[in-house]
Amino acid sequence: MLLAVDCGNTNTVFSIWDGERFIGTWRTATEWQRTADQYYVWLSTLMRLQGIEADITDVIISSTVPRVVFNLRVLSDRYFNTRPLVVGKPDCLLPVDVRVDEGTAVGPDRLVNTVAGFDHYGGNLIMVDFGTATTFDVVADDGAYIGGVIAPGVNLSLEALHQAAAALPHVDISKPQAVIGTNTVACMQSGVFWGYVGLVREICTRIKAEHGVPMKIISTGGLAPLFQQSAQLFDAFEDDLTMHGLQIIHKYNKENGL
Ligand SMILES: Nc1ncnc2c1ncn2[C@@H]1O[C@H](COP(=O)(O)OP(=O)(O)OP(=O)(O)O)[C@@H](O)[C@H]1O
Ligand SMILES: CC(C)(CO)[C@@H](O)C(=O)NCCC(=O)O
Ligand SMILES: [K+]
Repeated sequence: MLLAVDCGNTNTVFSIWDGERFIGTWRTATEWQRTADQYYVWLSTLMRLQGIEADITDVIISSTVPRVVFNLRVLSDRYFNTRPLVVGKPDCLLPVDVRVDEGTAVGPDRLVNTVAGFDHYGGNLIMVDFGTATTFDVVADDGAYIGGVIAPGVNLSLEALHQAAAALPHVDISKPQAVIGTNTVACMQSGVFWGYVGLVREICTRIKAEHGVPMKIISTGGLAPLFQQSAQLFDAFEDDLTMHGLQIIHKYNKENGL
């Protein structure tokens, strides 16, 4: 069985693929100090609690945080006796092209989104991922990653207001009742929520104009549904896109790798 690990700047998700479907998914905060032993105790406890018996033979990792990869590699070597595939490393093949400026290290999460999106929907896509940052990944007709946009994440934007302004509290995102806020929290939520609706719409409109052919907009990440409720921003929402992409990349390497 395959253990797929998606490590973002905020959260790390572990998921087990049994060859046909994902049989368990667990989320933890990303902390580079966590050791292989700590990962294993955590993972094996959760698996046991859910009665999941998995013989993990393969591991694939996508990490936007370079320093966590070391301990995840140790986890893979020590406990599963296998060398992990790490997306973005030269020995991990991708089923799609990456056409960007030379020397650009594209975030592995964006490459994985591209692969998953192309597999689900074919080419000419805008993949919008609401994570720590909000990223827009442009997928060409042939499935290639050809660039995109990086914007500050929703929670990051709210947190930045709180950090920088003494009188602004910590606030969670939600859809405000009105645009005109009549208290501080409502004003902040309105700024970020409606500002974000505008950001997504404007960026997608401009990408479509620049790309010049009809495109589908696919969203992923926990906050996508919140935005979709208020404005038809996306053609579709996929909540397990990264795991799907990791599984496809793993399969591709099994079939085409050394
Ligand atoms: N209504 C909501 N308000 C605040 N947060 C939410 C809401 N709905 C979902 N979330 C959060 O959205 C996040 C979605 O996870 P996702 O994996 O897309 O990004 P992340 O883990 O925050 O970022 P990264 O992948 O960069 O680490 C989760 O942390 C989840 O708690
Ligand atoms: C933009 C983030 C932080 C989004 O997770 C990640 O994809 C990343 O660190 N990217 C590296 C730079 C790039 O993608 O061009
Ligand atoms: K993510």
